[in-house]
Amino acid sequence: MASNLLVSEEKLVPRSIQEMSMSIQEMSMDGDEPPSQYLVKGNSFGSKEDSSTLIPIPIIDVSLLSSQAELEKLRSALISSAGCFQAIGHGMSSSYLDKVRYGNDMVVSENQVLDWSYRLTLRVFPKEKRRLALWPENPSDFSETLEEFSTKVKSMMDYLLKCMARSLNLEEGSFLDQFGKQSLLQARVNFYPRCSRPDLVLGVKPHTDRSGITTLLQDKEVEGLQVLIDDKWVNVPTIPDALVVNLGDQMQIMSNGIFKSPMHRVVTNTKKLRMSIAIFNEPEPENEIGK
Ligand SMILES: O=C(O)CCC(=O)C(=O)O
Ligand SMILES: [Fe+2]
Repeated sequence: MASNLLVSEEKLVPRSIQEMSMSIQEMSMDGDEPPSQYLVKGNSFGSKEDSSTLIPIPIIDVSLLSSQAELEKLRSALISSAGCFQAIGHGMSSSYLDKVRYGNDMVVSENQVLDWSYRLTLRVFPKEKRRLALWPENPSDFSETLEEFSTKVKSMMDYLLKCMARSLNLEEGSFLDQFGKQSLLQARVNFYPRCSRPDLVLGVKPHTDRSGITTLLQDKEVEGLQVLIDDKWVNVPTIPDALVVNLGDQMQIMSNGIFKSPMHRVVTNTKKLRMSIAIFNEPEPENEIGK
């Protein structure tokens, strides 16, 4: 299932934190029942009871990927039913990741009505495709921080794509070259307000990403992301310095289905708001993939 979450930038209106928190208060209604259009009806999105913490999400040390053992771990993480992993050893320090996490907390936007979340999606690369009018001016270092973080994440993802090809005994550039020099890199800031009925309301409904590869900087404290593994929703734990990496539909195609684009969702909670920043990289739109 392709993601229905990528929304056109025209519809997004950046807001200030003040406006945003008012809406959140309205939406949260001080513990009142959420409006009916947010309720997950029946079992169509999988019940909440089946969450399992017994299946661990693999952890890959990016700095060790020149070794055969770590490369094998990467391959098995991606062909196994988990289809995602937590990347450590990526060279970005905790204080740097905190700057990205909390430096940007004025950036939110409302779109999808049925998910209990606000999002702002921005094209970062190619540079000419940016719509700078939508980039928040506050905080003043927003653009700089987003550009720098996106560049670091892109370089990690490029390296991982090479390792993924090597792990299948393919030419190093087999996947990366299909993305092309002008591949599309988008950043999405997700903001999940507290919700009085986590048993009935999801932050993001189950979906797979349409990207080639996605990297997610999770909230440092608040969990919420779950991956469907063997028909069970498994929590992706918060590891402060780790970046969650998952493949999207286009890499599933490029790898002839050997690597999976995992189904995932975000649950809500009554206690704490949650933020995450996702970086999506996908091949140039004109590129034919999976040849
Ligand atoms: O917020 C998260 O943990 C995941 C968000 C997500 O899946 C997405 O933006 O595609
Ligand atoms: Fe996603």
